[in-house]
Amino acid sequence: VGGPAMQTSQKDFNNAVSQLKLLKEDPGNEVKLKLYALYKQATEGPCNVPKPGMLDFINKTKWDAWNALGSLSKEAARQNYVDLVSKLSASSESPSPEAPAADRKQPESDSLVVTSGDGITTIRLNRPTKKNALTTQMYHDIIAALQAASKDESPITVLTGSGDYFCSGNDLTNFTSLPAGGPEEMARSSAVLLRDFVNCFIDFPKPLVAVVNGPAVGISVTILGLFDVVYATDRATFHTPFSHLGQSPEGCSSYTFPKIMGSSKAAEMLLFGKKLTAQEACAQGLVTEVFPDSTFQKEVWARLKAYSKLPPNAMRISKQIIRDREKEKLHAVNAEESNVLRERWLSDECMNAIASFLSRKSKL
Ligand SMILES: CCCCC/C=C/CC(=O)SCCNC(=O)CCNC(=O)[C@H](O)C(C)(C)COP(=O)(O)OP(=O)(O)OC[C@H]1O[C@@H](n2cnc3c(N)ncnc32)[C@H](O)[C@@H]1OP(=O)(O)O
Repeated sequence: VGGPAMQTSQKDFNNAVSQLKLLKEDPGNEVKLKLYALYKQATEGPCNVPKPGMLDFINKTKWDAWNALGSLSKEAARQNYVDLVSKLSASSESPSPEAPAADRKQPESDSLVVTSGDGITTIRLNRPTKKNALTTQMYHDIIAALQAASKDESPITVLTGSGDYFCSGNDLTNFTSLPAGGPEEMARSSAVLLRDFVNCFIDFPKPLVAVVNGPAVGISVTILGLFDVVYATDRATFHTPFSHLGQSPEGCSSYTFPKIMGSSKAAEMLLFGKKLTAQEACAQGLVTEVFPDSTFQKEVWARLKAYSKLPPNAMRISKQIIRDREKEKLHAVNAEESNVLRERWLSDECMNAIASFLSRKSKL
């Protein structure tokens, strides 16, 4: 009888453990000690290991905190742990008064161009000489653009690219300028940015359409599973070379891809990096419709203009009904994928792959 409830609680606990690693701010030693004690109590039960010696300061403090929980049950410790992490996450999510994210309405560089007209807000990746590879600034700008678009007048929002590529994925030079905290800090802050970026797609409240104007690589492919409609030119290809790069899936693709195309087709893409043509991606359900390149822009925009005249509230509400029951799951998947990638980015496999690309020894 208690089975399912206990299972849920264990799952919440596991999610909280993952979520904790992605906190934007250090919660401070006192809270960390509390979390440590609750974690030990939740996983091992009451403290019954010998007390560390007087001079072993750190371990003695940790032991004291754990021991202070006395005979608190594992379930109660798990619950307290989950509550504390969720409180910490909520306060670290709230925008800082100096720089509220929602106020960053205009992109800070020319690499992203946002326009509105004919009932459509278009977010255009605009770094064609680098195949629209996503810089750290572009992730921030896309987050801000999606937040602004979610509240603007346009019934439909589109993501597309300038030039011959849709997007070549994460700019691999993002990982080369190390912050003062070294590789660990770089991996931590990248995981937080990745999670925030993908969350914006999960939560986007209006019809979101990808106009895939050319080849797509990496994260620009995985997020397509979070779009409502994906139109592609027949020149487009879809490539997720995560294993080649020593990395692992993101953008919720570990969940959305098997759901969209079945687990073995998803595995071929996500584990082996099989590149799909536009027709293949359409046959597998990742792409809604493929258009000849010569008429792509004309046909797609004409169709979107017509759709944008439909009643906007009906479209929003229909999207809500279709998507809302999945949201919680998607957020949990996103947190887990970001966490796993944080570790991957510090691996030799990943560092070697990036070094190899940068020294131009490899190209996908
Ligand atoms: C907050 C962090 C979140 C991180 C989320 C993680 C995401 C994972 C991914 O997205 S994995 C995918 C990463 N992308 C790649 O590995 C692609 C690398 N690029 C290539 O293999 C090729 O450039 C190509 C196949 C996309 C295009 O080849 P082509 O021969 O047509 O063109 P060039 O190679 O000459 O490219 C033109 C210039 O653009 C630069 N460039 C292209 N893609 C990237 C990239 N992803 N990162 C950095 N730079 C890129 C390329 O170096 C050329 O620059 P140059 O003219 O100065 O030499």
